[in-house]
Amino acid sequence: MADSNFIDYVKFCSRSGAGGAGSVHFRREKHVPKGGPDGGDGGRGGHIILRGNSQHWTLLHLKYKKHVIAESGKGGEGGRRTGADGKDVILEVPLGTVAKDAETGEKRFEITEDGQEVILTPGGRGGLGNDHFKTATNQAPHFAQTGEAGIEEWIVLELKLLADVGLVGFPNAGKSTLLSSISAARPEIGDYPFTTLVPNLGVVSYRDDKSFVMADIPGIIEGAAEGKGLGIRFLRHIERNSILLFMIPADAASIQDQYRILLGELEKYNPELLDKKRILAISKADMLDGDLMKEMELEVPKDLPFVFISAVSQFNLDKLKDLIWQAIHS
Ligand SMILES: Nc1nc2c(ncn2[C@@H]2O[C@H](COP(=O)(O)OP(=O)(O)OP(=O)(O)O)[C@@H](O)[C@H]2O)c(=O)[nH]1
Ligand SMILES: [Mg+2]
Repeated sequence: MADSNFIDYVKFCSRSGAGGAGSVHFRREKHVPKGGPDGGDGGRGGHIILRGNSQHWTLLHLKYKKHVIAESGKGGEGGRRTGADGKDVILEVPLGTVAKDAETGEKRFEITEDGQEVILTPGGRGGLGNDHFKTATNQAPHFAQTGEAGIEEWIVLELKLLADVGLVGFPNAGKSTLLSSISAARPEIGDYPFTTLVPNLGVVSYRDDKSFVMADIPGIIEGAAEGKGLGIRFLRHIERNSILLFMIPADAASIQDQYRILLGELEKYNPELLDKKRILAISKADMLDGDLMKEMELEVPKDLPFVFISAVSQFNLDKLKDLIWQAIHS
């Protein structure tokens, strides 16, 4: 499968470095038989950090990383020398990556910008050296702090696609065919339901060097919200899309019914999805003649802009792009 490299979920154990121990050390100089304490502080343990990288589109590069471990800080030394910090581990992730606590499922943060860095698992603080524990009499304390322990935790990263327009339709509606005909994406196409098992993204060029990103997701059927078919877990990928392109094939038994079912499943998943702008494309229009098209037009829901298209004969694809562009930018 061309798109089997699409990884939108990874789970790993993230372990930050422990802080280095503070040093217990006493100044030794000629003629100063009993120097004061001069033990330096321990270094900070390495953080595990996520950094947004707009050149990454998947989490594939993290798929086999089961343990991510940062170095511990070095111990402090005499002469008030602070130990070196443990090296941070920086994981580059695509924009739209959500970090969650794997045990509770609780969301920590989301990476949305190129170069954005967020500490996922902070390294332990370094311990203070005995230099900090001097007494007035300069009596040497034989005491320094140990470094703070590192943290070990299980983390889930999930990727939400950042597309301008998300395709919503029953299996076999022609979603992948459309994406492949107007972008360089090459999703698998088949005359059977659920050909698409993972989302695909494509960049669609529009007039004068403009472009927008379209997401093709697996088909949705009635009962998807209850787990039928591939379920609705892929709908999380369109939560961030700015508009939704509904696709219903011209040979659907009832356009109204399919539209209603799709809306219903979206609403059950997340009612806010219904606040997004919608466009309707009646696909496979190459199967219709002019008269049939006129007849069908009466059947089309009236609460959204619609267009007949055919990815196979390239019919009305420019008109569709115009509608999409207008919806994205108004
Ligand atoms: N006649 C005609 N057939 C089309 C057109 N677009 C797609 N098809 C056919 O419809 C079938 C399904 O196409 P896909 O693009 O795989 O449909 P999909 O919506 O991505 O399906 P799932 O991935 O299963 O959800 C294939 O046999 C396509 O060749 C079209 O414009 N005209
Ligand atoms: Mg498909």
